Order: sequence, then C-alpha cells, then structure tokens
Amino acid sequence: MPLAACGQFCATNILSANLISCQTLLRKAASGGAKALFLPEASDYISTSPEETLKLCVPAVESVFVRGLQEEAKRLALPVNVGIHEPTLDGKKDRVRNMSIWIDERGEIVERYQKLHVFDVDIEGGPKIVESRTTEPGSVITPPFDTVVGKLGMLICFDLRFPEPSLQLRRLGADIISYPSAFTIPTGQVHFEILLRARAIETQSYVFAAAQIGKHNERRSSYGHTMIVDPWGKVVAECSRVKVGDVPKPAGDVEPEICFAEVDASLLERVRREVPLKRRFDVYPEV
Ligand SMILES: O=C(O)CNC(=O)[C@H](CS)NC(=O)CCC(=O)C(=O)O
Repeated sequence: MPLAACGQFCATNILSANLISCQTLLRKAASGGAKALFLPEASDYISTSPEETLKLCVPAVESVFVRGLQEEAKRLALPVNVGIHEPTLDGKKDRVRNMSIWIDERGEIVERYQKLHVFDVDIEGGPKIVESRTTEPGSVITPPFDTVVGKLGMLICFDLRFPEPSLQLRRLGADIISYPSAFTIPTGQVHFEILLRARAIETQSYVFAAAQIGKHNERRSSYGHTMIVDPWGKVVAECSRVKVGDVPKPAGDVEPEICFAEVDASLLERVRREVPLKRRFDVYPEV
C-alpha cells in the first residue's frame, strides 16, 4: 500500500522562507517513506494586501518558490501536490489564478487545476475576505489522473463547500480528492472536519487536505487541521489546529508538521461494494 503525506506550515509574503518550510516537509515526507506529498493552498505566499497578491505573482518558471520545489521533488524523486498563484492567461496583471499543481517525480509540472469558487465572505466578528478582487475563478474541472498513490482529483479550499465538483471527480474515476486549504479560524473550527468527512463519505474516496496554520500577518490567520480521511469517513491522519480560545502562533513560531496515511485500494473497493450509492436521476437532476 503506498504511503502518502500531508504537510502543514504557515506561509508569509516571503517566498524564499516558504520554500524552506516546504523543502523541510519534502525531506520529512521522503524520509518517512511517503510516495507523494500534499502541501497547502497558497504555499508560495500569503500576502498582506490585494496589491501585494498581484505584485508577488509571477509565472511558475520565474517563481523562486515553484522552481525550488521542483528541484527538491526531482532530487528526492517525490511527487508533490501544492497550491500556488499564477498569472492569468490573458496577460493582464489585475488578477491571479489560484492553482493546485502536480509536480511529478522528475520535477515537472504535469497537471494544473484553477480554483472554481472564490471566497467572498463577510463574517460577523470574523474575517471579511473578498477573494474575487484579486482572483479569477477557473471554469473547468481537471479530470482525475494516475499518481503513485492513486487516481487523483484536485479541488481547492472553499471548493470543499460544494459537493458537486467532488461528485463529478468521483464519476470521472477519482479515488483521492485533494483540497489544499487555508481555512479561516472561525469557519475551520466548526466546518472543516465535517465538510472533509462528508466529501469522503459521499464520494467514497480518500480526501487529503493539507492546510495552512497560524498567523500569516496582522490581517490573516489560518486554522490548520491538515488531515487525511479514508473512504469510510474516518480521519486516519491529522496535524494540529487552532482550538477555540487559542491564539494563533506567529509564522516564525510555527513548526512545519507532517502526517502520513496508507492508501488502501482494497478499502476503496470494499466501501464502494458494500454500500452502493445508486442515484435516482429519474427523481432529481444529475449533478
Ligand atoms: O489568499 C490567498 O492567497 C489564497 N487563498 C485563500 O487562502 C482562500 C481565499 S482568501 N481561502 C479560502 O478559500 C478559505 C475558505 C474558508 O475559510 C471557508 O470556506 O470557510
């Protein structure tokens, strides 16, 4: 059974420092025997303002972060799924693409997914975040593809709240769905685990959610609670989280963390055989 790893850390607006945290996680994953590593959303940087989000965004080939990660993946022959920012394809510099990419064991970027749902919220006593100011929503689902740990479908963070794309990925053959994330603390504390387990149970698939944790800057903190959920809905691996009443640690005090789980093809087969989910598209619309 292949072993997979999910990493957790606290990104800031310093790409080279974020790279060092991720390189540490790659080495920990490889030395722990993982065949692939999953890293959080926006691992390249978390900015302090919308202007800075645009300013820090460069093509992957020019990104200190992405290139450094590709080199380390190649050196360790360890495939990596990671969330990054990329410029839009229209060449305008007014918005970015929030991406999840797959770097293979040769260090090549071979798959890409652009986040479909942008996070525009205004929560009482909590954050007001308008992702659409800086981020162009994607318009396609990337079909699941073969990896050393199983057939992988990619979504990102807030996409987790929408069951439709995960069901579509399952229908297209996914065995694993990954949600690189940077959930806010108030929403994460109440929603993150439930949503991840629901997606795993209803798709009867593994769910990998590598998440950011801690205080990125004065305006932004993340909940953490990186986890791997099996197709029965059980949390089989997890990292730390910001509990109710906790003060999030500043980035400099957050130790990168990692968790591991085996991907059991026989469990996928058994859950799907024992509990067949025959849909009633004669009664409700097919999604
Ligand atoms: O800002 C960046 O650079 C990267 N993007 C993110 O961190 C995004 C948009 S702000 N965060 C989420 O989607 C959190 C979702 C969430 O917390 C929820 O659904 O409750």
